Formats: sequence, C-alpha cells, structure tokens
Amino acid sequence: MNITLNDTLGANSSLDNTTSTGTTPLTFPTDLSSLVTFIYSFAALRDYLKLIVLGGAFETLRRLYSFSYFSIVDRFFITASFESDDDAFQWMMFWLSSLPEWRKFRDFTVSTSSLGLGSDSVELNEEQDDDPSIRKTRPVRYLPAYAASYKMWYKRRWMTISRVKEESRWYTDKSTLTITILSRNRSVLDSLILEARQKWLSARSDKIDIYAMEGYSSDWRHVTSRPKRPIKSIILDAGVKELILDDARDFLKSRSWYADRGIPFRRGYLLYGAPGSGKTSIIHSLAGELGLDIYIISLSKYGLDDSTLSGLISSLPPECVAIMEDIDAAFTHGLTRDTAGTDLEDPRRGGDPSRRDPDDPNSNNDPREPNGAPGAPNSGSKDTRITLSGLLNALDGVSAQEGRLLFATTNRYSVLDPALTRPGRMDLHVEFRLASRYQAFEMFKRFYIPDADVDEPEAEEEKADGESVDSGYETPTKEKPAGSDLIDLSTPPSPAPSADSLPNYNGVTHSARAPTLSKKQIASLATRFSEAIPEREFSMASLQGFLMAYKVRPLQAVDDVERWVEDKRAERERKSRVVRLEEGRKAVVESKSES
Ligand SMILES: Nc1ncnc2c1ncn2[C@@H]1O[C@H](COP(=O)(O)OP(=O)(O)OP(=O)(O)O)[C@@H](O)[C@H]1O
Repeated sequence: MNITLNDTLGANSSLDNTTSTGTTPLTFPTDLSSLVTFIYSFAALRDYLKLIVLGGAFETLRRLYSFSYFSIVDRFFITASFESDDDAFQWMMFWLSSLPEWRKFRDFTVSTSSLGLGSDSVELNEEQDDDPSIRKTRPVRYLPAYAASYKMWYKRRWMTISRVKEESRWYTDKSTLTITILSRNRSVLDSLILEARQKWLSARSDKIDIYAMEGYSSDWRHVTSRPKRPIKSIILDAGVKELILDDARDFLKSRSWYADRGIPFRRGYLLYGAPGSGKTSIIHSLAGELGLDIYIISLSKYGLDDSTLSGLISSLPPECVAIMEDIDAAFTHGLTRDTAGTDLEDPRRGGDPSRRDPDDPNSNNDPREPNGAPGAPNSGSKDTRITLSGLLNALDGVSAQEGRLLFATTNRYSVLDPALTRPGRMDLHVEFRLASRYQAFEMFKRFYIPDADVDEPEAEEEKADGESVDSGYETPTKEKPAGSDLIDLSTPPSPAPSADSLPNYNGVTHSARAPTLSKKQIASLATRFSEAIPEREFSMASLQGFLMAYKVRPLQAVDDVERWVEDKRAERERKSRVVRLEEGRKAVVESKSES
C-alpha cells in the first residue's frame, strides 16, 4: 500500500492510493521507531500524545498517593463511624461537646433539630434557659458542620472528627460521625467510647430514657428522656411499693443464683386493676429508682406480628424495664390459648382504655368482676398479626432476652389466659384498687406541702431558733381503716381547724393567693378531705384532677369536695341510665328482628 503525504504543515494531510506528480510518496512505517517518528511528524498528534503521557503520569501519581495515604491510614490510624440513630452517636456528641477544644472551634451547624439527642450540653449556654420566653422554642444546638473536619489531640494522640450527611430511604435527617485516631492500638478507641458512655450516663443520672418500637422493624428508637419521678410521689396502699421495688432489686442482684439453678433470668410483673390507680406511674418511677431505661412494647400497634415481636424482645438490652401496657387490649376478646389471632385494629373491641371512665363501676373497673363477656375465643380474623402463642414465645422462648424486667398492665385481669399469667411469665401479680381514704389523705398532703418539706420531714423538726414545728406527719399505726384490707394507715386524729384558725387569702396574684399554711393545718385539711372521699370509689387520677382545679386553694378544695363527690355520683348514675336504656332498646330491636 502506498501512502501519499500532501502536506507541508502536517495538519492537512491526505492519503491517496495513487502517486501524483509533485508529492513525496511515503511508505507506512513497519517498525516501532519509524512509527513513532511517523506519528511525531504530525503536530496535533504530537500534542495529544504529550497530553496522554502527562495525564497518565498524573493519574498514576494520584493513585499512588491515595494508595499510600490509605495504606498509611489503615496501618497507623483507627477509624470509627457512629450513626445518628444509634445511642453511641449520642454519647460521642455529648462527649465532644464537653471537651474544652470543642469550645474553640469556629465552624458549626446551628440547629434546633435534636437528631434524637437528649443531651443538654450541646445546647447554648444554660443561663439562657432561665428565660421563660426561650422555652417556647426548641433548644438550639451546636452540631459539627457537615463540610468541616475538626482536629484535636486525645490522650496525646492526633484525632480528626467529621460528620457526613446521608440520604436516607425514609427521608429522615441521618448523619454519620467519623472519628479517626492516629494509633495502631484499638484500646484507645475503646477507652474513648467508654469515657463518652460514662460521661453520658453520669450526666443523665436524674433522667430515664424511653424507647419505642421503630416502624415495622425489630429495632428500638429513642423517643424521649424524662426526669425521674420520685417514688415517694406515688401513693399506694402500705407495702405495695416496697414489695415491687424490693423484688426487682433482689432480682437484679441474683443473676448467678438463677444461673446456678438453670432458671431463665427474667422477671415478669402483672399490675392489674382500676384505671388511673398508678400502674404506669409506678413503673416509670421504679425504672428511675433502679436506674434502668424503659422500652415500650405496644402490642396493639398496627403491623406488629409474631416475628417482629420476638425480634424486639430479643434485642432488648441486658438490663432494662420493658412495658406492655393494656396487655388485654391487643386482642379483641381477651387472650385465650385458643386465640388463633386477632384483629388489632378492631375498634369494636372493648379494651380501649381511653374510653373508660376511671370512676365508673360500670366501665369494667373491677378486674375481678369484668362487665363485658370475657375471654370469648376469637374466631380468627383475616387481619391476624399477633397470636397468643407468638406472645408466649416472645416472653419466654429461646430468643427472649435475659435480665429484663417485664411489666404488663391490664384493667381486665380475668380475661387473660392463665398461660400468659402463670409464674415464669408473670411472676408477681399486684392489684391496684381505687383510692382509699389513706391515699386521699396522703395525696392532699403532697399536693399542698412543698416537695422539700415532704422529702425531709426531719429538717422541719426543729426551727433554727429552736422552736419546734409540727411536721403534720403521724407515725403510721397498725390500725386498719374500715374497708381497707391491705394497708397500714396513719389517720391523723387532729381536729378539723376552726374557721378563725385558718389564714385568709392574702393576695391577688397566682402565688400570693395561696395561703401560708403550717404542716399541721395542711394535715387537718387533709383529714377533712379524706373523710369526704368515699372509700374505694374514685381513682387517684380523678382525685388528682379535682385537686388540680384547686392548685392554690386548699381551703376551698376541702369546702367543695363533698359537692364534687355528689356531682360525680350523679353523673355516673346518668351515664349508667343511658347505657341501660341503650341496652334495653337494642334488646327490643333484636327480639323484634328475631320474631
Ligand atoms: N397512686 C397514685 N399516686 C400518685 N398519683 C397517682 C396515683 N395513681 C394515679 N396517679 C396519677 O394519675 C395519673 C394517671 O396515672 P397512671 O397512668 O399511672 O394510671 P394507670 O393505673 O396506669 O391508668 P390506666 O390503667 O388507665 O393506664 C398520673 O398523672 C398520676 O400522677
């Protein structure tokens, strides 16, 4: 093949099969060096070639650099990532915000989004919290900025911290915190994480964390942190609180005792009885007392099935308080072993606790005498999600978590299947009844005597000037009140105060309206109040509701309580008449349609 080069600049070359006059015929190079010379003779190709060689060299160098960088990082650095929906992320953020170096950085994301953080210390200066107007907004937090990389020393080791935003499937604001430490020893990371967790825990010793089920998965999600409720604020019949608390404490100390005997290390508590009698409150308070977090299992949650439930229970932490509220309400007609399954969303089921009147005896308050027809086996709905056997398996199957305290509550004790309530699943059954006079007395006292006084009665014994002060407390006697079979009651025998011995209201503002009463006067008023409350007829929640309306008017509360009792009784009578009428009407319609 002949090639004709018709080009002086090299750019306008043309190749021709024919040799023409005035052109220099070129033969195509057959060896490599003449090929290079041949290509090199084209100016444009020459430039391209230079570019390719240079680019290739740069790329090779870049790859070499990143390869060596990452092999050095792999060899000499430790990298850990923390995801924002995980507890460890919160520990790290809390720890980070407590470092003096953190205060020196100048590049932040300022956000009111909590990212699930319960930590206060990532917020702005605490002094500003005192301003009541600020509490109307969500707390502002300094978070590590997305683009920034923070460099600092940790235990004389170089460390960098960065945060990367993730596009999540669920469109939630998810991010990952990455920490890189210059160290070949992983124990540095271990100690950093332990330190962060310890800091987090000790800063939160007055709070409990509450977790709930995450969507349809078997994961737990941090919902909120709450201040611990003092156990003293729960007023129960004498001995009940101590019984539960001592039992739980004893259980937590007995891991090896259980192991030695081959007994699964789990404890179940069934709190049953009247609505508004303090079942939920005591569980929260107890968790605080034991320093455990709360995990709420909502059996009636749409989409919960046997395998999710089992996954949830097996992923509980080694020590925690798990709560199943209204355990009967998860099933249409109560739990029986024959229950093939139930329709969780059936609005017709009788167990909707929100619709019950806590003080209405017709509303199924007394668990021993349930109003509705209990325990009818479910015929098996197509919407079945959770079954009794699924629940039993989750409670004590092989995957059930060891070390947890499970609290189940119900207002309808008698509809529960014995398999569910047997020892091993529910080891301790505690009944909560409507308020006794003792409880009414104690509630009144707690309501109007400031906390500090209630918690430290000894401090009141002697005044600074030596004058003794009656704390208003009576030593509990062994005498039992009429109608109470559970309690040791201290009924203060103090006489009702005479009208002129009571102070008058002395101001117009909210706080000034509250008269200054001595403990003795409060105790006397509490006696009058409790005498007006019929034994076991009203729930503690409704007594609390009544007193809330008299927040700073204890005298008026005592004056009005009898009328309130009458009104409540009349209202209850009215309601039960309506129910009877409706039932009568229904019966007539049914008998007509049958005939
Ligand atoms: N024994 C009690 N001592 C102090 N407060 C109480 C007591 N019982 C109820 N309360 C108050 O009543 C309210 C409702 O109480 P709680 O939710 O604990 O009742 P419950 O028995 O769990 O009711 P339900 O069965 O309807 O869920 C709370 O605000 C709580 O402070």
